[in-house]
Amino acid sequence: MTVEEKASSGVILSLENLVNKCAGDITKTRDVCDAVTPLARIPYEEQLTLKKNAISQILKKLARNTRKCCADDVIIPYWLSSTKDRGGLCCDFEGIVASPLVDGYRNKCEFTVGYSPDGQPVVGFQLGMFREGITAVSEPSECRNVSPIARAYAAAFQDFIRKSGLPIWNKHLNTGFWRMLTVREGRAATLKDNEYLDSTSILEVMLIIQVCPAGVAGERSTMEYQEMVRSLSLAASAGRPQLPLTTILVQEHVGVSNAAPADAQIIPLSVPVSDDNVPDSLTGYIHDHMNGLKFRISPTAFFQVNTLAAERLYSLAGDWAGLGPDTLLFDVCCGTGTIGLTLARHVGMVVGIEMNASAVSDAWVNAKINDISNCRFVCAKAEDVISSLLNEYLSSSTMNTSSTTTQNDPQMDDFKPSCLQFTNVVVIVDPPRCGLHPVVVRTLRMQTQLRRVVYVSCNPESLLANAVELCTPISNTCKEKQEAKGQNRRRGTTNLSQARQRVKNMPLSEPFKPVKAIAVDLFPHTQHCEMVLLLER
Ligand SMILES: C[S@@+](CC[C@H](N)C(=O)[O-])C[C@H]1O[C@@H](n2cnc3c(N)ncnc32)[C@H](O)[C@@H]1O
Repeated sequence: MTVEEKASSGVILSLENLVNKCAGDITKTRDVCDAVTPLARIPYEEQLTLKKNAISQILKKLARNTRKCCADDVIIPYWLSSTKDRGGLCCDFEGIVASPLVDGYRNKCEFTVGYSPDGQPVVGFQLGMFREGITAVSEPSECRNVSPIARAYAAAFQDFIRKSGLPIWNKHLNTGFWRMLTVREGRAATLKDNEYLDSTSILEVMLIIQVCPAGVAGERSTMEYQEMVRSLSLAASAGRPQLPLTTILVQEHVGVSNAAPADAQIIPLSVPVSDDNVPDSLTGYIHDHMNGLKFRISPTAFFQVNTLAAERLYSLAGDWAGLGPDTLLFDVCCGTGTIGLTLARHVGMVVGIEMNASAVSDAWVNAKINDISNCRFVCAKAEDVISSLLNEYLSSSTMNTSSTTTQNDPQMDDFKPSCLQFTNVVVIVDPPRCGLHPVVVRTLRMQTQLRRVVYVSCNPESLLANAVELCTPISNTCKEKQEAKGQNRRRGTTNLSQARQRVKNMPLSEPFKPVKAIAVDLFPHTQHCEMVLLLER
């Protein structure tokens, strides 16, 4: 049986499994290409087929698991009793959208500073997981998802750290100074489609250098930073064509893991401004363009790494959301406001919810620089505010600009929506890999005025778990038994077995039904892909 046959027959159920299997079949050796882009040796069309088959498996699993969660006396909804007509799928599956750029598509690369297998200081990617005992790092030269600009900066930074008097980070001893380099790229606004395919369309580059300042005197590190800026600027101007360089930031982080906390100190360094550079070096932002809008992005704010494929993803989500002037659109986990802002002109109002404070500030700025005035962004965990926000807007059929939350939000001063009646409320969710918090799932399900949810996911497994909770019909008698036993609501991470447990305690409520799904490949050569699922009731 080929890997494709196994995937479509259901032997391999997850993307991760699928890829591990593929990588194992293709090569027994593990180099940087296998570690970072494990599908790169497979032709792109075949990669798409593999991902498409894996997403089909998710849609079958959604039908099977929802069916298993149904109590004996529940009326099985038509979408669930008719899965045989769709080959076991829970809904129509529209296949996979290819990435417009297949190579060098990443606008953000995070390089680790470490030692190569032969002990040389190197800037690149770790060859495996630390928990597997692998700490060796290899240059990114063979990784097809890395852009030429990111590759050039990784090489320039490697040259610099090899000459620096300060040591590189040692993952075993947890000592050293230089830890990571992140390269973020921002595109110019495009006039023609084919301009995208040229790396000269990158106008801005932000470099974030993570260091561990423990035990290094401030004057010493300042001197090193000056030398580093000089070195990186020289590399930028020596590039053919010259490499853009707009912002250099240092992130100070003393923790063991490379993931710095949100409040880790970020120091902007002064970058020599050339004629081509946007003079934004000391403010520490970068700008990208998507669907005709300009986005300011803070160093720690999320932004989809494949800008061109993300444009397709957001357009699809918008098309499926059934938007109109009477729509109130909730953009849950909105980041810098990308989804809501790109759809704002099609709806009456957008409410974005996001927990990263820098991303929320970006979202407000992004509304302003794009002349969009019908958006509001709330900085909070979605699970803490979703219920009150939905109630705020759904309890009054007419928009009321003097509501409590609005008054408490200083950013709302400039925002004066007219008193529109929103007859159509739509939620688009785009959560992180762990999926939606159970409280968010339950709130969406219980808010019966909400008829449509568009679920955008970078992790089909967590989408599956959330969708089982949203779609399982609840039985009356079963409910009575559980209420007698008392509530047993679990919180925490989203996985399928926990989701199936939670379904048992879901209060009586109309379930959603899966209507259609599509995959969008934002991550060629890797095992990952985005998917969109439309849920209605
Ligand atoms: C996959 S990103 C999507 C961002 C945005 N929709 C976009 O496409 O650029 C997920 C976002 O959810 C945010 N996030 C994570 N957990 C959250 C939570 N519990 N409540 C609200 N936002 C959260 C992250 O900070 C991140 O910006």
